[in-house]
Order: sequence, then C-alpha cells, then structure tokens
Amino acid sequence: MNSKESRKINLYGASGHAKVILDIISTLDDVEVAYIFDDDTSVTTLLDREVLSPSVHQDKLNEYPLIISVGSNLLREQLVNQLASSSFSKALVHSSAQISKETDILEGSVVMPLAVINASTKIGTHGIINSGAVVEHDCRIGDFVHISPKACICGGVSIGNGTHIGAGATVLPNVKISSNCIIGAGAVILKDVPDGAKVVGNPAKPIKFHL
Ligand SMILES: CC(=O)SCCNC(=O)CCNC(=O)[C@H](O)C(C)(C)COP(=O)(O)OP(=O)(O)OC[C@H]1O[C@@H](n2cnc3c(N)ncnc32)[C@H](O)[C@@H]1OP(=O)(O)O
Repeated sequence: MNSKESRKINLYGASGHAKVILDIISTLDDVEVAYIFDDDTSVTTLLDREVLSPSVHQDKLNEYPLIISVGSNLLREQLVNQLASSSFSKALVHSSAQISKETDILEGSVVMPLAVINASTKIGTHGIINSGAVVEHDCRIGDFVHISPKACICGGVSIGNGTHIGAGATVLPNVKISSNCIIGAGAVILKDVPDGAKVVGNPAKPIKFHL
C-alpha cells in the first residue's frame, strides 16, 4: 500500500521509451500515471493500458502535469513547444538510480534504472539519462539531451541542448559538446565537438553534419 499520497501525471507518447517510464513510476510510491496519450490514433494500448487521443480528450490532457515520453530529442522538443500551455512534471528518477543530493534535475527529465549522477551536476529540462549511464560531477547537461544506456560522461563535461550521446560512449573530463550533436554508440570523445556534428569511433571523428 502507498505510504505517501500519490501525485498524478500524464504521459504523452505511447512509445517503447514510455514503457520504461512506466517502470520508473512503478518504483515510486508517490507518483501514478493518470492517462497516456498519443497523436497516432491507431495506437490504442500500451502494456494493457488505454491510450487516448489528445484531440478527443483535451480536458484529461490538461488535468495533470505531463511527461513527454518519446525518445527522439527533436520530437520531444517539438511536442513541448506544441503543448506550451500545459504544465510539465518534475523529473522522474528510478529508485535504483544513484543521484547526489547536490544535483539539479529539471522538469520533464527522466532517469532510468542504475544511472549515476554525481555532485554539482545539472541536468536540463526534458532530458533522458538512460539505463546504467554515468554522469560524473560538475557536468552541465542542456535541455532535450539523451544520454543513452551505459554512456559515461566524465567530470566537468558540458553538453548542449538537443544532443544525443550514443550507447556506451565515453566523454573525457572537461570536454565541451555543443548543441544538436550526435555521438555514435561506443565513441570516445577526446576533444570539443562543434554544433550539429555527428562523430563516431575511438578517437571520435566527424562523419557528417546534420543541422
Ligand atoms: C534504450 C535505447 O535503445 S537508447 C538508443 C541508443 N541509440 C544509440 O546509441 C544509437 C547511436 N547511433 C549510432 O551509433 C549511429 O550509427 C550513428 C547515428 C552514429 C550514425 O548513423 P548514420 O548517420 O545512419 O550513419 P551510417 O550508418 O550511414 O554510417 C556511416 C559510417 O559511419 C560508421 N558508423 C556508424 N555508426 C558508428 C559507430 N557507432 N561507431 C563507429 N562507426 C560507425 C558506419 O560503419 C559507416 O562507415 P562507412 O561509411 O565506412 O561504411
């Protein structure tokens, strides 16, 4: 039985990512999902839960704070802009994640199982710190950033808005990765990465710009 009173939230996006967010919430005794929404009217259920159309159920959509539960950074940002009159939930953190008390994680962000976020790090809005990712001390992570499973962000790193760090990538201490970059799975980032670059490999090298 819940020991604390639950706060209700809505999820927007009936995706695979949303399934993992439901798992996060299942570990929290003070949060429950009221409704799940998706623009795609052919999607009617997610893990046996009903999925509602936002245009048909506008009243329910506005009833509780939202988490945008889609994995694409760009789509998450577009939805946040589209739903600008809505309120957004404070961050959701899986109970197995290790988070320093000296950390700031802003609204709409989600932290998956076994992630570690160390002291004096700030995570922006609507981000994803995925399963087993490590974000070390004194990092500055922008808005709409996805740090994929098992990526390792060393101390003092900064990452700009909209950047995607691929699974298992490593970013060395004090490196600056700019906005809207894509860092390939398994890449090792030794030096700063400019806006919109796509880099892969060890040591990481650009393959193309995608802005
Ligand atoms: C819960 C979850 O699942 S979270 C999801 C996490 N997702 C990820 O980590 C995915 C990260 N994405 C990648 O690594 C992708 O391969 C990208 C984005 C870096 C590149 O994708 P694309 O732009 O489609 O590049 P494409 O597949 O055409 O490859 C271009 C070249 O880069 C190489 N390449 C692509 N990815 C990598 C990589 N991660 N490491 C090394 N080389 C790579 C390819 O072999 C190819 O080389 P070639 O031209 O010599 O043949």
